[in-house]
Amino acid sequence: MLRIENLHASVEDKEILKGINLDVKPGEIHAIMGPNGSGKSTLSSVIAGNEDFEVTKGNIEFLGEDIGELAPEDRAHKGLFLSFQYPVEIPGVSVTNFIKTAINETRRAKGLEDMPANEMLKMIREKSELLEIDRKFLSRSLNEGFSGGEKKRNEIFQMAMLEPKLAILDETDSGLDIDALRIVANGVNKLKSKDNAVVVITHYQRLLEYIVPDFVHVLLNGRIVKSGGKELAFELEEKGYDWIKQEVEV
Ligand SMILES: Nc1ncnc2c1ncn2[C@@H]1O[C@H](COP(=O)(O)OP(=O)(O)OP(=O)(O)O)[C@@H](O)[C@H]1O
Repeated sequence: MLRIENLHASVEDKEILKGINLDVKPGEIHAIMGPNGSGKSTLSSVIAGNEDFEVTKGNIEFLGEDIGELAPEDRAHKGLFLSFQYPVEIPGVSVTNFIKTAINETRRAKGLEDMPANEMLKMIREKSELLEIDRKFLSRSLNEGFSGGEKKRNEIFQMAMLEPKLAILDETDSGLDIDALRIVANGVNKLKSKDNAVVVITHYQRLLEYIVPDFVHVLLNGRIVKSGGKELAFELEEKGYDWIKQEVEV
């Protein structure tokens, strides 16, 4: 589904990603962990197509297609979802109206007609019930005055409605409290299927107690230096990153 090969990326002529390889298949959950400044958020920005970063080498394939030259919205239309994609505050535009627009834009990009209003309402009802989202929340202005937990709820609701093939959740510096952790984890677990995949970028081993990854990757200085199963996350929690740094240096 997602294949990243020898990806190098720079910002302001400083190389941050130095040869990333990653292969994500349908039905899998991958976690990416690593110390501060190792390049985790840069990796998610580059996959999303953020133009602040320059890809200098390597490629990103999504659903068999090289997406390296595609604009962020075109990547989204193909079924890629990034958790920080829409963090903007839009006074006067409700959570519901925003999501309706996003869904219909994706449909138009595929040559489909807008989703009929009754179908949209049914979907909103189903997904908000599944995620235990209060209806009042859906009529609030997008992100305006949202607490951290509400922003998370909104993100997960967007993810549920857009039904992406691949969701990349960057939770590195979102200051998740225990409730927000649960919101993210429950959302992911309820929406998971054999046809979609999730990449969670996190510092929190705790999150991975709720979202059980199939693979854990350690990003260090712009490279994935170690991959393993879920037990690797426990090992990192216990021992930190120094032992991996030593292994890499040897
Ligand atoms: N827009 C930018 N301009 C300059 N340097 C940047 C920019 N974005 C990221 N960097 C640098 O790239 C390196 C990697 O940053 P990145 O945010 O990807 O790390 P991270 O692993 O997500 O860190 P954290 O765990 O602290 O969130 C850091 O040294 C950072 O200062």
